Amino acid sequence: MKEPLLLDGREVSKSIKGQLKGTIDSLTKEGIVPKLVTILVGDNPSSHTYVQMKANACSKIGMESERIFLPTETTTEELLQTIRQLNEDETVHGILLQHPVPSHIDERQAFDTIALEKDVDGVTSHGFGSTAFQLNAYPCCTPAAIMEMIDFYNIDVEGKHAVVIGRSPILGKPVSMMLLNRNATVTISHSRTENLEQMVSQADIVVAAVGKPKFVKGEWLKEGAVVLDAGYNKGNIGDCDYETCYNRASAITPVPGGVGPVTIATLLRNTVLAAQQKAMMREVSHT
Ligand SMILES: Nc1nc(=O)c2c([nH]1)NC[C@@H]1CN(c3ccc(C(=O)N[C@@H](CCC(=O)O)C(=O)O)cc3)C=[N+]21
Repeated sequence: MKEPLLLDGREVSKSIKGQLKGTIDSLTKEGIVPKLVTILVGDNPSSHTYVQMKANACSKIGMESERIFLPTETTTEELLQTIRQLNEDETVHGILLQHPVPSHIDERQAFDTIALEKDVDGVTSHGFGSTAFQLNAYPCCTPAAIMEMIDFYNIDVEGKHAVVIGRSPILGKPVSMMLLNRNATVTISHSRTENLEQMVSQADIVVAAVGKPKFVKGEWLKEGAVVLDAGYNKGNIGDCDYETCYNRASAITPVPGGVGPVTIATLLRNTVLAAQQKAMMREVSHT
């Protein structure tokens, strides 16, 4: 049995962050410190961990960040107010509304209230459309992370059959568009898909984005499939059953240490790009 290639997200993340340092330094010298604001509504403990990790990553690389915590009872209108204030705040370059929000809140409306130039998480409808049409937009962070993994390890996408499991607005749907834009043949499967196992067994590339721990079993996979696990379930457990998938895959992302760390790196990069864009606009207006 040939061992699969381990797609090491910490390595990829390090490489992305390394490329950002110079830009952050020169922006800081110009008096612009890239700043990310995260908004967390409610008290989901894993969401708390994620926004903490994002803040830590910012401070470690020399960026600023702020975390806003809103109570579970927050109304959609109150959340929109918070977002609008951040849109107006000149010191803020990126806004991330942590998904999911409590069910009484209109998440789509909240996402779409984020100013396009601050949508570093690629969650607005406009951001999605621009990604799909390959126009200028900050890509959604986890989908972008998956594509970074593919590129870093030179995984062949063109003409391959990619089966995406999951169709969420910030993961399954956008990553499907990105893979399509790279000339993969994409099947988007989800909770209502019939014969899912059979579908997965035809995949050259499997992207697991369902949010069900150890859902994808090694037996489902075609021998030599590439497995990209974007799951982040409680206890740091991915959507793939790692042990059995490991035995069938030609390449696989571990959880932890796979897509997760790269997601944070792509978020930092989008925020730095937003700050850089802002600096450029400032220069233009001064000339
Ligand atoms: N608007 C929005 N944007 C997001 O990008 C977003 C979100 N909402 N909601 C939640 C998910 C989850 N997510 C993760 C990011 C990093 C790790 C990560 O780095 N995990 C580490 C381990 C975590 C640990 O050490 O506890 C790893 O996989 O190695 C995981 C999950 C971003 N999300």
